[in-house]
Amino acid sequence: MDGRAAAPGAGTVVNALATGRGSAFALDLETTASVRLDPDATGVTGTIAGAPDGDTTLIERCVERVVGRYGTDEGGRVETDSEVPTAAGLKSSSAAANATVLATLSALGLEVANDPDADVTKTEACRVGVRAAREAGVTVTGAFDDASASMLGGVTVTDNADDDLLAREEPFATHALVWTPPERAYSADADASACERVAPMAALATELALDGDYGRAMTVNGLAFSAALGFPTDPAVEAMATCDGVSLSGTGPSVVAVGGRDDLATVRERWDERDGATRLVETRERGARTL
Ligand SMILES: Nc1ncnc2c1ncn2[C@@H]1O[C@H](COP(=O)(O)OP(=O)(O)O)[C@@H](O)[C@H]1O
Ligand SMILES: O=C(O)C1=C[C@@H](OP(=O)(O)O)[C@@H](O)[C@H](O)C1
Repeated sequence: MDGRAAAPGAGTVVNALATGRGSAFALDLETTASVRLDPDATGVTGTIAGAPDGDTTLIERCVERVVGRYGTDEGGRVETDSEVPTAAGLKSSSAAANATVLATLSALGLEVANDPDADVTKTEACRVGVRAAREAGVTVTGAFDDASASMLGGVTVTDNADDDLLAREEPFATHALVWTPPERAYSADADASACERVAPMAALATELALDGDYGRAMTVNGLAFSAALGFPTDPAVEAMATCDGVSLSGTGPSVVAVGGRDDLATVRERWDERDGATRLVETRERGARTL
C-alpha cells in the first residue's frame, strides 16, 4: 500500500491573521510525499529528507487522519522531500500536508479529483490537512487560504473561520520573484494581536481580491503586515513601480513580487543586493497531484 503525491508552495495575497479571511496563490515550488501503509503496523513515523531534526508531527497527523477517516487505522511511514523552504512564509506546511494527504489516499486506492463524483474531492482532502495542521499546532487560523491555493492551484480567497472557499481563479500573473532572507519565522509564533491592529487594511485588501484586483490587494496587504510585524517595507517600495503587486508573504520573512518576467528582472537587480536568496519562479494553475 504505497502512494506518492506532490503539492506546491504558495505566496500571500492577503494574510488571514487580521480578520480570518485570506488569499494566496500557488507557486511552482513543490513538496513530494511518499507514504507506505501497513495494516499490521501501529503508529505512523515521519521523516523529512535533509532535515533529520525537522518536526514531523504535521505529516504524521495527516496520515493518521486520512487512515482514521477513509481507511482502517493502518500504521506506516511517510517521508517528504521539499523545494519549499520551511517557515519562510512560502507555505511549506500546506504543501507538506496536502502532498501527504493525497499520497495516503493514493496508498488506500482512493481517487481524488475536483469532481463531486470522485471518492474524495480535492477540497475535502484539503480540509483534512488543515485539521491536521491545527492539531499539530503549526497554524493560527488553520490557513485554509494557503492550503486551498496549494491544493487547487491558481489563486484562492477563503474564510478560515469555517474553511469556506470564497473564490478560486486562474493565476493573476505569470511569474513571481521571491526574496527569502536568511532568518525564519514560524507562523505559530506570529504576533496575532499586532496583525489584528491592521484589520481595516486587511479587509480592504480582501475586498480588492474578491473584486479580482489581486495585485493591488497584495501591495496593500504587504505594507500593512510588514508594518504590523516589524518587517522592512523598502523591498516593496523598490519593487512597487515595476511590478503588478508585492507583499510580505504570510508572516514573513519572504517578500514576493508578481508580474511579467522582464519587469521582475528589474526588481531582481535591486533585491539581489540583499542578504539571502532571490529566485524567479512561475505561478501555477495546477495544484496538488497524485504521482
Ligand atoms: N517538508 C515538510 N515535511 C514535514 N513537515 C513540514 C515540512 N515543511 C514544513 N513542515 C511543517 O510545517 C512547519 C512550518 O510551518 P510554518 O511556520 O507555517 O511555515 P510555512 O509558512 O513555511 O508554512 C514546520 O515546523 C513543520 O512542522
Ligand atoms: O497560520 C495561519 O493561520 C496563517 C499563517 C500565515 O501564513 P504563513 O504560514 O506563510 O506565515 C498567513 O498568511 C495565513 O493567511 C494564515
